[in-house]
Amino acid sequence: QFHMIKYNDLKWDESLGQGSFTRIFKGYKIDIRDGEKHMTEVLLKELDAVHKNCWESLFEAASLMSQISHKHLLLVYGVSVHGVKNIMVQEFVKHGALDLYLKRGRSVSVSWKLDVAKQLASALNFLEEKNIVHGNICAKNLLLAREGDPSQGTSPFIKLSDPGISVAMLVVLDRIPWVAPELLEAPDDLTLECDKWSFGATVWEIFNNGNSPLRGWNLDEKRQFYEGFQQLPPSQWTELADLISQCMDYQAAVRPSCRSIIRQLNSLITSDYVILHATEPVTQ
Ligand SMILES: N#Cc1ccc(Nc2nc(N)cc(-n3cnc(CCO)c3)n2)cc1
Repeated sequence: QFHMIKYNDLKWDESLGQGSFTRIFKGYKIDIRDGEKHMTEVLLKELDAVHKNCWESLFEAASLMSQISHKHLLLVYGVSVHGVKNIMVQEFVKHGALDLYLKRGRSVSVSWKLDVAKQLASALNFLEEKNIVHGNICAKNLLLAREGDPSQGTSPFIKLSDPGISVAMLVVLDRIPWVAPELLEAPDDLTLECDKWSFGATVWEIFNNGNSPLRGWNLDEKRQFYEGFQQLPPSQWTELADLISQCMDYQAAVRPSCRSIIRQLNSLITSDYVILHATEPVTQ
């Protein structure tokens, strides 16, 4: 169910860093269309041969997403296998990962942040309707296709990246507080409710300039965070803090539906808090 791309039709450009099991590069893929040669900008995600075994889970996670298309889901062109190298070929998203973008100190408005949160909620709603669990919602997996410019009245545009390695493969503790607490005991019981929990943690990141929640906490302190049923530091904006804590409810069944999340985001967008805090970043 993946389009196989010939290795010789790919050209590597600059390295863009590396994830946990992967190295990412800017690149180009060559297509011949109606007799003409076209070079498409792509993101080449190389899985290092050492982790060959988790290629399957990376593969199945991404192929799940490539079977459906949605404006806020990243497009995967296909895969290329060359010797021991496995390469996933994705659309190149102009501004890269959202967490890095926010950390670079771009001062974005509250309505910019709400707009991004709403786009993520609509992507999750689409996946929920198809009963597809993403499993790795976080700001690092949100890619910024368009920055948006308030003076021009254009808004940001995000794409949700593939889940990457399945949660079961990841050291679940590393994923605290994005991973739902119920997954600590049973990493395979990934449900739609788990994505709601992660959505809450991701909205927290978006409103905290891309900073990772519980940054610097060690694995033991992170485990205590769940064992003590703790919550992330609440935003001073009570209605936002309420939405985040509803999503990050330790009882999976009471987490809000995507429709409820979207409804609550809509009321936040129209609240006068947005106007009062047009540019200053919301601190927690
Ligand atoms: N400077 C810069 C810059 C860097 C990257 C992009 N573009 C892009 N396109 C994608 N399809 C995926 C990613 N990507 C980024 N980090 C990860 C791993 C964590 O998710 C994936 N980046 C654009 C500009």
